[in-house]
Amino acid sequence: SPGIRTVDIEGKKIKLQVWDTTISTAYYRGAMGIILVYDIMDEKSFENIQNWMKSIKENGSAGVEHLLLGNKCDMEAKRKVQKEQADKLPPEQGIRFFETSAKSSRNVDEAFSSLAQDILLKSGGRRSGNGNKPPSTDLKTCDKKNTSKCSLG
Ligand SMILES: Nc1nc2c(ncn2[C@@H]2O[C@H](COP(=O)(O)OP(=O)(O)OP(=O)(O)O)[C@@H](O)[C@H]2O)c(=O)[nH]1
Repeated sequence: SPGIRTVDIEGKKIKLQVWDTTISTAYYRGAMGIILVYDIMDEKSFENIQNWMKSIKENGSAGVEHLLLGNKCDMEAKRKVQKEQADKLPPEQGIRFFETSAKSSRNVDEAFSSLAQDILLKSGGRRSGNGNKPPSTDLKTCDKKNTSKCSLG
């Protein structure tokens, strides 16, 4: 949901201003990060993501960080979009992917932190290290191993 979100990165508090909007160039112009969200129970929402990615690319989003989220991962029993389908999307600018649940909060902090970190890195931020993104195998997603953490409350 929209509003201010604060994440802590290496001891620094980073404030994120978050808008929740149906995507349009007017809204994301000037943004430092774009979060694309689909619903793992809704194949159509996943198909739409591919159009959004294309549209964002065409509208010149060089320098903008992207994050792809498959939301509602607490609804494993009704899953229609497999995690592998998202993994197979064209690796545009190395877009990061998480499966999240706004309901259980699964991976929500992780997703925002990762986006904030990428923005910091790209903007020549103060983060120490070699400037490389960690390998995607570090990403936590709601696979079979941890569905217990995504169960309905
Ligand atoms: N089970 C489950 N339900 C969720 C989750 N996230 C959102 N919902 C539900 O999905 C519905 C839509 O949520 P919204 O946050 O309004 O989604 P939206 O895509 O912003 O919808 P619009 O405001 O119409 O654009 C609500 O009933 C939420 O409670 C989740 O992670 N798990």
